[in-house]
Amino acid sequence: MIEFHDVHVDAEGPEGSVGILRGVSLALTERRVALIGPNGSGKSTLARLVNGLVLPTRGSVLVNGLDVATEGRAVRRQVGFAFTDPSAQLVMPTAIEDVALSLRRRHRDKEQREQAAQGILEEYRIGELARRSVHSLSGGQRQLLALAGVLATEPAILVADEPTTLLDLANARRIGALLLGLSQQLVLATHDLELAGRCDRALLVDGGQVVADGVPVEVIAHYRSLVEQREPA
Ligand SMILES: Nc1ncnc2c1ncn2[C@@H]1O[C@H](COP(=O)(O)OP(=O)(O)OP(=O)(O)O)[C@@H](O)[C@H]1O
Repeated sequence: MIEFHDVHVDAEGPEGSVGILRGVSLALTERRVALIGPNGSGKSTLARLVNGLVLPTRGSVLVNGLDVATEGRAVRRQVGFAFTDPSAQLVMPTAIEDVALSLRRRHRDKEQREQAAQGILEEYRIGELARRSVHSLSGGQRQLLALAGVLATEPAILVADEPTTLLDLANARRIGALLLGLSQQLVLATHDLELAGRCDRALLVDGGQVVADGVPVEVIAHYRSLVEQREPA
């Protein structure tokens, strides 16, 4: 379970401190939770709080009872994070080495580790890319590889920040289906309302607050009406 207790995140702006998140309280137990809302509303910040990439200025975030501020390492062992741009997390020269790196805790032996990494690449249907340089991969292939690397660590929770934004339609569908089919809990910040619509719960973030929360179809309708009010067609 992910709990937010009256979470505030402030940042220093040119005119002093500004509230990026302003009093968010949540208990997330659903398997697939979507975060939607306008640019700059606070979705990424909310997502990043779940594994301690951002810490609350006030309030607390607990992941399965662990406080992200004081037990960050233990939290990060449970929470995998997938970035919009997979280049941020691909650090090894070849695809197989990258996944093998994620397996270093589980397999001490190099050969075993590479064998397991190959198995994982096959599972994601990118086995043939094993020896390719990560720089030579397409955006979709890189995104799949980055996800394979994160999921190889078997996190209890996956947080994904706009993981389909850079992808073409076929790859966006493929990654979307993969994410929605995961057995672990998924927190997904996305502008893809079709994907959000297939989650179990959606949160609409606006101006640093959660302004709607519930069944995705209703929360998406709320988002549309909010945009309509601000920018009538
Ligand atoms: N470290 C920081 N310092 C100052 N301002 C920040 C910092 N991080 C985020 N912000 C600001 O906080 C607000 C929320 O940012 P955030 O990235 O969480 O929004 P978002 O909803 O994910 O946006 P998008 O849909 O554009 O990705 C934005 O106005 C952003 O500029």
